[in-house]
Amino acid sequence: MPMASNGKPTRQTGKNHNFWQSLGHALEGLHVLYHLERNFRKHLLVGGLAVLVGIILRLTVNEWLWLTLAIFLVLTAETLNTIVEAVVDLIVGKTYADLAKRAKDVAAGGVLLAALFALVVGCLVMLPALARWF
Ligand SMILES: Nc1ncnc2c1ncn2[C@@H]1O[C@H](COP(=O)(O)OP(=O)(O)OP(=O)(O)O)[C@@H](O)[C@H]1O
Repeated sequence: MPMASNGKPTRQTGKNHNFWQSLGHALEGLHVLYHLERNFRKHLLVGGLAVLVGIILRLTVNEWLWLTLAIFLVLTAETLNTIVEAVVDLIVGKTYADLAKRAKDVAAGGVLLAALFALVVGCLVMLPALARWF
């Protein structure tokens, strides 16, 4: 359960009062994403590996821009997918619903599109960078 700064549990449903409270809830969201979403962790790992390879291959600023765009696009798509899953589950629970299936499948399709974009960017950036080594 989320805790207030005084250590007591909070069940806030109203607006945040200041920037730090908003930031705290945003970080809580990232914490949830990391700990509950296996796919988010996988994409974070692949993104981290791509950054490591990018450092080794000494990518140019332009190449870094494309690579970081691709990485953040996948992580953002995964975030939206998680939101859709949570909202759908909140509405229908374990009940089967065609619209619930459509919403979840479309959200997953969005992640797939972002991952394909990342794959294309990865190839277009890494292959020439690798070729520069030889
Ligand atoms: N309430 C429901 N009604 C109909 N179909 C559903 C429902 N819940 C899930 N599904 C189907 O099961 C699939 C998996 O749903 P689930 O919520 O378990 O996602 P997930 O396994 O967490 O997905 P991801 O791999 O993106 O993390 C959905 O893509 C959808 O096709």
